[in-house]
Amino acid sequence: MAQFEEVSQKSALHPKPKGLTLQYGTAGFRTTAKHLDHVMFRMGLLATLRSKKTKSTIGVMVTASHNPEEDNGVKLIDPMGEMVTPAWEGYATELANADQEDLCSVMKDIIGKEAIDMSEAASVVTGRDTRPSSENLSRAVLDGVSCLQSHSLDFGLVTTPQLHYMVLCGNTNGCYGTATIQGYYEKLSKAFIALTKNVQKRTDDQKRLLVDGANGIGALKMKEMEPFLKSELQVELFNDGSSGKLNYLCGADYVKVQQKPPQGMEMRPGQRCCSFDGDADRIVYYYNDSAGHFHLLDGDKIATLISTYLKELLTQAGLNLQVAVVQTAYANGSSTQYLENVMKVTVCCTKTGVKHLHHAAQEFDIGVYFEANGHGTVLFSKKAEEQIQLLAKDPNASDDKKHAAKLLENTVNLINQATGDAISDMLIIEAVLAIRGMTVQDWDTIYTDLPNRQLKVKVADRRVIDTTDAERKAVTPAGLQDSIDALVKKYKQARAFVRPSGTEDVVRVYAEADTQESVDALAHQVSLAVYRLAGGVGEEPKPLK
Ligand SMILES: CC(=O)N[C@H]1[C@@H](OP(=O)(O)O)O[C@H](CO)[C@@H](O)[C@@H]1O
Ligand SMILES: [Mg+2]
Repeated sequence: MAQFEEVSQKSALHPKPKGLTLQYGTAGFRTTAKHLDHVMFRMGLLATLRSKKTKSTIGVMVTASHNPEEDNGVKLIDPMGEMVTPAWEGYATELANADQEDLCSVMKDIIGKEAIDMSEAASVVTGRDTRPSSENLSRAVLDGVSCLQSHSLDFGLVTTPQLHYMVLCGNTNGCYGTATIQGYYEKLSKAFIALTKNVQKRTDDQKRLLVDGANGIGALKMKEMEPFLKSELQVELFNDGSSGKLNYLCGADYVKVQQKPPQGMEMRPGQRCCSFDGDADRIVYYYNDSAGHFHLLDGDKIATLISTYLKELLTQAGLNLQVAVVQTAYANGSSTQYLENVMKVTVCCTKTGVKHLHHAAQEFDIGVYFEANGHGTVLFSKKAEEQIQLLAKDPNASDDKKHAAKLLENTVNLINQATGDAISDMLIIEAVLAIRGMTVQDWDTIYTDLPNRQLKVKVADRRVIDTTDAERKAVTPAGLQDSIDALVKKYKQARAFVRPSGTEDVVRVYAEADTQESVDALAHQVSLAVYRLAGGVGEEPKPLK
C-alpha cells in the first residue's frame, strides 16, 4: 500500500538512535529531547491509527512538564480528553522501540489486532510547550500524521489542559465548549465572573494573586487570559519566561518538593501566591506568615477546600449526590484523616499518575481527584450535571436552593473536566475563597500537614522495584519492605514507601512522621535501604541537614 511506502521512506528521515529503548511512562514518553525525534514521528502515526479506530479526534501534546528544559516528551489524548487507554500505551511502546525496518510490520500488527479500517478518515490535533526543542519535535509528529493522510490541526503553543479541552470540545460537537483558545478563555472567565460577581465587598487586595509561571507556557497563557477576567482577578506574574529558564528554581514541582518559594517572587506576608508547572496542568498555593515561615497548600489542601465547598452547596441545594476524593500514596496522612473522619467523604487511593485517579473518580456522582503535587480536577457524572441544571431552572425551588444550584452550575463550567488544569483550578480556588470569605490562612488551618519528605535515589535499574497496594508496599527486591517496616516502627505517626518513578530514572522515597527532624531521618534511612538493596549507583545518600 502506498501509505506504508510513504511511512517507510519518511521514517528514514526520523531515525531511531541505535540501542535506545523507551517506555510510555506515567505521562507518556519523557527523556532528553535529543532522543525523541523518531518517537514523535511514530506517535503521529499512532495517533492517526487511534483516530481511525475511535472515529474521533485524537490529541498529541509535546511537553516534558516539570522536567528540566533539555528534556522533552509526548503524550496522547483520547477522545473524551483523557489520557490514552492502557492497551494503546503498550502499542506506543512497541512502535517507539521498533527497528526502522520493522516499523511497518509493527504498525500492521496494531492495525490487525484492533481491526482498524484504514480507509476511515482521521483527525489529529497537536500542541506544544515553550521548550526550545518543542517546535521541531511537533513538526515530526505532524510528519507522521501526514504520512497517513490524516487531517491535522496544530494549536501551536498551548498548555497541556488546553489541548485536552480542544479534544473534548471537538469530539462532543461543541457541547463542552468551543474548540478554540478564545472559546476556552471565554468559557472559564464567564463562569468565574458569574461566581464572584455576587460576593460583597471584595477589595482589590483580596482580588490580587501572585502567580509563578515556571518560565513556561502557563505564564504566556495567563497573560493572554487576563483581559477576559475583567480585573475580577488581579494577577501579578513572576517567572514569566522573559529571562529565567523553564522550571529552574521555580514552578509547582520545585515549590512542592523543596517546600520553599520559587526564586524571583516578591512575597509580602500573608500574600496569596501560587505556582504552575511547566505545562500548566499542576498548581500549588503558598504564603509566608508574618514571622517569615513558609506555608504550602498542596493538592491535598486543594482537594479538601473544593470538596468541602461542593458538599456545602449540595446540602444547601438539597441534592443527594455522593462526593468522593481520590488520592495517591503521596497524599499527606492528615488530609486523608480529615477527609474521612471530619468531612465523612469516601476517600480512595490509586497508583500515581492522573490516568489512574481520573478513572477512579469517574465511579462517583462527583469525584474530586488531586495528586499531592497539585495535579487534579473534579469530574461530575451525567446524573450530577442533570440534577444541578434541573434545579437551577426549577420555578418551584426556594431561592436558597436555586442560588446553590446556580453556584454549582457555574462551578461545573469553570472546571476543566478533561484533565487537571492549573488555570482552571486557580480560578476555582479563587472563587471558593471569595465566596466563603476565607483568607489563605483560614484555608491553611483546616488541618495541619504531617511533616513529610520526598527524596530520589539513583539505582542501576529501577525496574527491580515492584510494588503493590497502590504502590504503598514494595514486593521486590527481597527484604526491602521488611527494612522499611522496621524503620517506620522507630518513629511516631510514621509512614514511608518507595516506588520507581515513571518520568525520571530514579526511585522515589516518601516519608512522613510527627516532626521534620524525625521524617528527615526516616527518609534518609529508607533511601539507604533502597541504595543498598536495590542496586544504588553513585554516592551513598547523605543525611539531610
Ligand atoms: C511523586 C510525584 O509527584 N510524581 C509525579 C511524576 O510521576 P513519577 O512517576 O513519580 O515520576 O510525574 C507525573 C506526571 O506529571 C505525575 O502525575 C506524578 O504525580
Ligand atoms: Mg505537568
